[in-house]
Amino acid sequence: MDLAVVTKYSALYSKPSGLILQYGTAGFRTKAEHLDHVMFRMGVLAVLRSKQTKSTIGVMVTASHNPEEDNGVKLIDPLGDMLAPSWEEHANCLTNADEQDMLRVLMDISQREAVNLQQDAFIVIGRDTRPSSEKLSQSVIDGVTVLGGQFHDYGLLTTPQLHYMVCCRNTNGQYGKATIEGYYQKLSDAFMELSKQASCIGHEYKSLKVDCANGIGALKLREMEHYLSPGLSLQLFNDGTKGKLNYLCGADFVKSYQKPPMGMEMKSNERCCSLDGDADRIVYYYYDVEGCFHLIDGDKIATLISSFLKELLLEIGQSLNIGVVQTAYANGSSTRYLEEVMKVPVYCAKTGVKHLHHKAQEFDIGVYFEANGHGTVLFSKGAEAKIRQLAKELEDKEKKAAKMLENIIDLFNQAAGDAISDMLVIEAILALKGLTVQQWDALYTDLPNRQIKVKVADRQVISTTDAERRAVTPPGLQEAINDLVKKYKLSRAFVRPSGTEDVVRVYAEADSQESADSLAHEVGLAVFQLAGGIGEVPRPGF
Ligand SMILES: CC(=O)N[C@H]1[C@@H](OP(=O)(O)O)O[C@H](CO)[C@@H](O)[C@@H]1O
Ligand SMILES: [Mg+2]
Repeated sequence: MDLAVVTKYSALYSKPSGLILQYGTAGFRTKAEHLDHVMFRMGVLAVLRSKQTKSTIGVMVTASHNPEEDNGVKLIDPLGDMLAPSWEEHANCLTNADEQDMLRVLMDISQREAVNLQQDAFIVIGRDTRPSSEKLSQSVIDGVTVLGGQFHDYGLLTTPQLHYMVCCRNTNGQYGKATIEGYYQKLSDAFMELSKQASCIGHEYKSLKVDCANGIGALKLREMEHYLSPGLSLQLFNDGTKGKLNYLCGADFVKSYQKPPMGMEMKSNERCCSLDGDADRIVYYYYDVEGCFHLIDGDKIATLISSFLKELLLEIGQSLNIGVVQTAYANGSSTRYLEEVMKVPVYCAKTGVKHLHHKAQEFDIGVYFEANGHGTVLFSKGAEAKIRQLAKELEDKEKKAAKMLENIIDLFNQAAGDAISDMLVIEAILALKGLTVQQWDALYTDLPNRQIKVKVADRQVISTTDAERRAVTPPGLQEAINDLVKKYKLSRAFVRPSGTEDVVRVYAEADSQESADSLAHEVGLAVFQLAGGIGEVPRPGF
């Protein structure tokens, strides 16, 4: 490694003075024009991580559901999972180092992590459709090559597709073929197999309207469509041909505002869904005959999937343990339904897929979803082997169930939550069980809820415990929340600093929408007063 060259190139990617960024819930995110140096340095860091783990590492350029002007980057670890927490710290140090310290920090990381700099490194890169992404991914490539790393640039990919590629490459193709065709083939084979078993699929099960948030999901679904025909016919909206990325559309918009995206033609009782800007999350929804909008979020997706899996396990006579992992944002009704009606153990993890993923690995079958539609299902090695063996050995009805489970294993992207893969799983389950979107929705009724954002001078003054459900600091805040919650029925509220935006998030739920709104507002005021609010005081009404 020629250190003089590293220094020379690094100077071309100078860091805006005073800019400090944190590797947050999903990597670095900010305005695209501030990210050049971050991309270069993350290319460099990916090489160190690759040398240390002797594995392929992924670098994804995306800011998911953020506005089009933003961008971001995250690293993908060898198994296709999120970067290890200790390396997030390294990412912070390297990104925030002043130009003259950059090389010293780099050497320091290498030493602390015992990186053999002579080891080969291989990096795979993907990017979303943001106008800034192409140039920024070039900066990543410069960072990779300056340290002598080899790379493959996949170009435009969804985030979960890059996770899949990393996983395939590091398992010598056991997980699948590390090409875009390999991904389509693996998923569509499993989907078509499942579809064949759905005895009487009427037309209503076959067609689905998809809002693609004007993002990468549209491109990739177009490419994939013909692999799915005639099993599923997709009608794509917000496909990026005119609208702006994530603007008044996409999964985040639909979940946050609890209303349909712009540009989608919806008739009553039609099944519709929205992806987010990098296609790693999905929510479903429909209008009922009275014109009332119904959102089917990640919690209901987790419920549908876990009840289906539980039924299949019962049929094959296996007592593999299933656990469902949620976050504090999960609707109280969903938790109650899963625990009390379905008798499935439910766990609460901190916000961010990495925390849920980690917890879900503890079970034979770990189902995890954030309420906003991020999630997947993980099968332990033992559970997978058992199911595959039973699919060969069992007969008749039991064999059919084991085969279904086998196809479900292949249809899930176990490397990361994946909107396309989740969509296919959901479509297959609805068809197999003959469920309409309304029947699915009717499993339980969501408690009315409200999320708001409060601006404070320094959101880190809020620290939390108990999987973010209780505030530890600033003093008095949790007591104030407790008192407010007592005023309402079936109520719950919590606050936490966002890991992706400079805001404090407030969540409240209660027995009516008015109560949830008013509780969220009152808790917002408490945050504003006790945690150093800035700008406008939170106002009632939404
Ligand atoms: C309440 C909420 O929806 N939070 C989102 C959001 O994280 P925050 O740390 O809340 O900003 O972005 C994350 C990354 O996309 C996602 O995993 C998470 O669920
Ligand atoms: Mg996303």
